[in-house]
Amino acid sequence: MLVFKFGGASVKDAAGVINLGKVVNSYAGNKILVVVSAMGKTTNALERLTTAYVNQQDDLNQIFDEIKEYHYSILSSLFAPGHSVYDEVANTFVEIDWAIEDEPHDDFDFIYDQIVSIGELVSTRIVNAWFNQEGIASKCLDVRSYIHTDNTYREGVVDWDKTRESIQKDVPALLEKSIVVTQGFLGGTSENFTTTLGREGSDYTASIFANCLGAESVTTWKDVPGILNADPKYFTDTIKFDELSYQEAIEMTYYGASVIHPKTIKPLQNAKIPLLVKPFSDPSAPGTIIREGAVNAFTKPVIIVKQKQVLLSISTNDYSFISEVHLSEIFGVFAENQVKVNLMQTSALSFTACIDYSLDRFTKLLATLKQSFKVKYNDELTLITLRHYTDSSLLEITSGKTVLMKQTNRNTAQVVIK
Ligand SMILES: Nc1ncnc2c1ncn2[C@@H]1O[C@H](COP(=O)(O)OP(=O)(O)O)[C@@H](O)[C@H]1O
Ligand SMILES: N[C@@H](CC(=O)OP(=O)(O)O)C(=O)O
Repeated sequence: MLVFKFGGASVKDAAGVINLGKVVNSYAGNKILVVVSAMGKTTNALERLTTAYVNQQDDLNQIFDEIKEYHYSILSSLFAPGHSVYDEVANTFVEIDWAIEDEPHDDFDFIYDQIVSIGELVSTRIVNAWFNQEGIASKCLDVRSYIHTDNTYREGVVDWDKTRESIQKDVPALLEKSIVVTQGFLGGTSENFTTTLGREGSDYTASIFANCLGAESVTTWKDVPGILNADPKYFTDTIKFDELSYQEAIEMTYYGASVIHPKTIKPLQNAKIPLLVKPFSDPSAPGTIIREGAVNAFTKPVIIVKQKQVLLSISTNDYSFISEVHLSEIFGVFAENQVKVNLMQTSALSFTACIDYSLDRFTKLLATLKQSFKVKYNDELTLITLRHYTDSSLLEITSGKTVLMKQTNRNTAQVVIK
């Protein structure tokens, strides 16, 4: 059986949904599980909606109307008036109406997951209805009953035993009869609340299903020809990798190559399932295959750019050395606030860490750290990682930039620049 994952870019409009149907049809005769993300930039819009609700902003209804209009305009290009999918989508949006009717409470992450998840619940209903209209037999599965997580909202931790049991109990029989369509990015708690697996987590969903079902392969259908040595949004003159080892793919995603979610590779590597990254605009193109025994060929360094970085400089209030005890306290605060450290350095009097910026988490982090330490920070920075770098490539990437922090080892160079 095959697992396909279609991300937001592939279903950003009606043409995308039609194309998705054609891609799946071209694999007729295979058992296929299709994981779908929210359409286009819907998750970002739902994040704005969540913030507007929590802060009780005036533009709350306007943001919600725009999200609904965007989906209804896609629906009206695909389905005749009166098709049952209009009601299905409307009923799904009603869940947001219910959520925002009440006064917001304190648990931002919980509210976030209940609202933001609607993007995938809507997109899968639309894709499933499109398959059926096109004569492709399919069933839409509510992933929240299959991917079981703890209640770490916004970063649900998968309970693999429970998840495997649920998936193996039902999904193979369903795949005998039809295509199965399900939501990426979402999970469910034992109390039946919705969780999300972390931004861009739909790739991970595909790899969870593939691992549990012993899939032949996973294909993620993207708006790029495959995995390139750098993000084409920032660099011209990129090259595509025909194949990559699991190890290299894990390293690339760990450093922030956003083409694949970092948690995706491990479940596939563990079960030796290949991951194909292919362009949805040209399904017969080879793309990139990540597989056991792949030979990496780096004719150019791999460049990974992470924007919106903050450099935090933490020191004691009384000029004492930064000791292991201080570091342990600092890391405790990072862990509590789910802050990932991308790069760090210590000196006698200070500890410096480069972290991702997230408004709500950063405010809390800063407040907690300031209870025990002096904290200074620089924001709006960029972290660039070069894998398989050369001295000249490092010079070129930093030319004309202010380098605030730099670290190199045999394989990898990292610079924080302004
Ligand atoms: N090394 C890379 N190779 C290819 N694409 C990359 C790379 N690094 C970042 N990207 C970005 O990843 C995007 C595709 O991933 P993503 O946006 O997550 O797709 P989707 O959400 O549709 O699954 C591309 O549009 C590209 O800008
Ligand atoms: N919709 C979610 C999950 C996801 O994986 O999306 P995409 O496949 O479009 O990156 C997000 O934007 O975070």
